[in-house]
Amino acid sequence: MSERHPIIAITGSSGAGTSTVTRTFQNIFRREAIEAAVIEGDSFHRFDRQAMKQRMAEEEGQGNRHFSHFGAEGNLFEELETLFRDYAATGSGRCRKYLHNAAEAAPYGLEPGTFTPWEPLRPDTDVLFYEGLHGAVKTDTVDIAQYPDLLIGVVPSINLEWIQKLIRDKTQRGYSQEAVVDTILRRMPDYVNYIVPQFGLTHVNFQRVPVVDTSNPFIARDIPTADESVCVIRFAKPKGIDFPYLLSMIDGAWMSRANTIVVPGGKMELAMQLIFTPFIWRMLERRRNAS
Ligand SMILES: Nc1ncnc2c1ncn2[C@@H]1O[C@H](COP(=O)(O)OP(=O)(O)OP(=O)(O)O)[C@@H](O)[C@H]1O
Ligand SMILES: O=C(CO)[C@H](O)[C@H](O)COP(=O)(O)O
Repeated sequence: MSERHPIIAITGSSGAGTSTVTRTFQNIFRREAIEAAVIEGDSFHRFDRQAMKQRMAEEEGQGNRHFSHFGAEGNLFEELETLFRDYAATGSGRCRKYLHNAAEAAPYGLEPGTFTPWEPLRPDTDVLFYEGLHGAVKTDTVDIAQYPDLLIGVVPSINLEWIQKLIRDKTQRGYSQEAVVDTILRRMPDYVNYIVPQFGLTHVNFQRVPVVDTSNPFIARDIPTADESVCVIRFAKPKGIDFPYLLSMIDGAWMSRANTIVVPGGKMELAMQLIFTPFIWRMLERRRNAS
């Protein structure tokens, strides 16, 4: 936690929708004239695509079919923890980008599946914004979750998450159905051990739940639309959350538990704006007072 150099982290599995939620935050930052250093979690993978393939083959040769991008060995958890610690203390740190496809790689003149070089963050940002797989990881050796001032979990119900991943990876990243299913299976132990525990440490979770049949996510042709889903929003510490205000502003919202509000799928972005804009105002006020 840092008054001078706050951190916001959006954490979720692959295909959960963290990049989509990031766009909502970028709109809030633009409206409120906030300079954010945006970090993509994939930058902290340990290996580029080629080296990862090779390492997975070596592991498989030794009988391990579960070496994955979700776990500790596939990622630089220590470096991510260092970035959060340095930013919270001094507002500085270093980052890079993982280039998923040709469109992302072209501006850098690099190959898809590689990293840009590490570079220092630009100086004088108001907030560090992390979006990725591991913003709330806590293991025996690292505690990344201790640093963010706001930790948000993006967690669709698992069938929806898989539909989103399958359709995105096939249409935008050029993978076959079999390759995506293989990745989902490979990652399952790390999903349970590294991804899921984070949602017990987050401050707020957004869980989109479809209200159409997704029983076989592997044959779904479309992602359920906003009208075909609801979003369950759960606050770890509901004290100070103005639920009556949210209920009055969000048409169709209702409380399912004392710390949980349910909104229609199409209102998820509005709910994020109403919940997080005042939070960001307070965060910036504390930053001004601490300078
Ligand atoms: N609220 C939503 N409604 C409909 N579709 C969504 C929603 N959120 C995400 N999606 C879709 O799901 C797919 C995955 O979303 P996104 O790219 O944001 O995931 P991600 O968590 O950033 O994944 P990765 O970490 O693998 O990059 C995209 O096709 C996106 O359009
Ligand atoms: O999990 C992911 C994102 O969260 C990706 O699968 C990961 O970044 C590796 O990408 P690719 O398989 O395209 O090399």
